[in-house]
Amino acid sequence: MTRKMPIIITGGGQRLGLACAKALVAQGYEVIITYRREREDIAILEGQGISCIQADFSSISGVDEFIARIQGRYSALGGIIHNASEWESEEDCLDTALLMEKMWQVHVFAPYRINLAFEALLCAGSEQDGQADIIHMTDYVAEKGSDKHIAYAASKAGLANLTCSFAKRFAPRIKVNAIAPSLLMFNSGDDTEYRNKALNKSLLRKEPGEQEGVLAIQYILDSRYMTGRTLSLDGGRHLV
Ligand SMILES: NC(=O)C1=CN([C@@H]2O[C@H](COP(=O)(O)OP(=O)(O)OC[C@H]3O[C@@H](n4cnc5c(N)ncnc54)[C@H](OP(=O)(O)O)[C@@H]3O)[C@@H](O)[C@H]2O)C=CC1
Ligand SMILES: Nc1nc2c(c(=O)[nH]1)N=C([C@H](O)[C@@H](O)CO)CN2
Repeated sequence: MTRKMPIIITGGGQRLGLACAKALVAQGYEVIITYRREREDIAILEGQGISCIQADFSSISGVDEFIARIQGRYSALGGIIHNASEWESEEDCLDTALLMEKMWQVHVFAPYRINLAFEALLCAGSEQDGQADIIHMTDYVAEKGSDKHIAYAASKAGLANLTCSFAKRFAPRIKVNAIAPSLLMFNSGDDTEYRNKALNKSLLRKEPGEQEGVLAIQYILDSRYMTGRTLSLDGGRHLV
């Protein structure tokens, strides 16, 4: 059953968020994306029927401005996918206090503040569609830690914990789940040595690409009975 209520994807200007937006629009969903940096593709996406909202979640006011814009424009939502993220390490960091604050702000405070603010909109959407969804994009390292992305991993662990709390708070009208990839797609700056090292961390030794994440999101949206859970997309890394 195609859901009629709009789905928000944060950080939808590129990579997984953009692939997910295009896949859902192709299936007839109404899709809203947030983007932070201006880009030429935004006009093209608007022409494809994707509503694009500029939002920077790096400050409390930025999050609250986004919330007010959605609340002023929509009376119901079918879901929100918290995909916006910065992957920064301690290696090239001059101020670890700022790094931890930045990671916590985008991966924990923004989803927390937005979920609380959108409860009524999501419940209204659930009335129309029979259910509503919150999906948190976490990370394999939320459970295992990371020696090079300590603040990032800790913040993703915070986001993973929000999955449990909001699943309990919003049931039964809103499902709340997470997706924890280990590797979906490399970045253009990743050299061969880094890529080979990363590929060898999993049993399947492949870079699955963003469609692996799109599949997981589709499963959760179609599920009628999953909440408070995490889909792990890690190629068997946990067994290496
Ligand atoms: N790629 C991978 O292999 C893996 C990804 N993940 C997780 O999956 C999700 C998707 O990954 P990927 O597609 O690589 O993500 P990206 O690194 O491409 O980031 C997605 C978007 O987040 C936006 N963003 C970053 N900071 C902010 C902010 N302060 N306010 C608003 N928007 C912000 C960026 O917007 P803009 O470009 O407009 O500035 C960017 O387009 C992420 O949550 C990631 O942590 C987890 C494990 C592996
Ligand atoms: N916001 C992002 N988070 C993560 C990214 C990314 O590109 N953006 N990439 C990874 C890596 O794939 C890592 O898992 C292995 O190289 C992790 N998180």
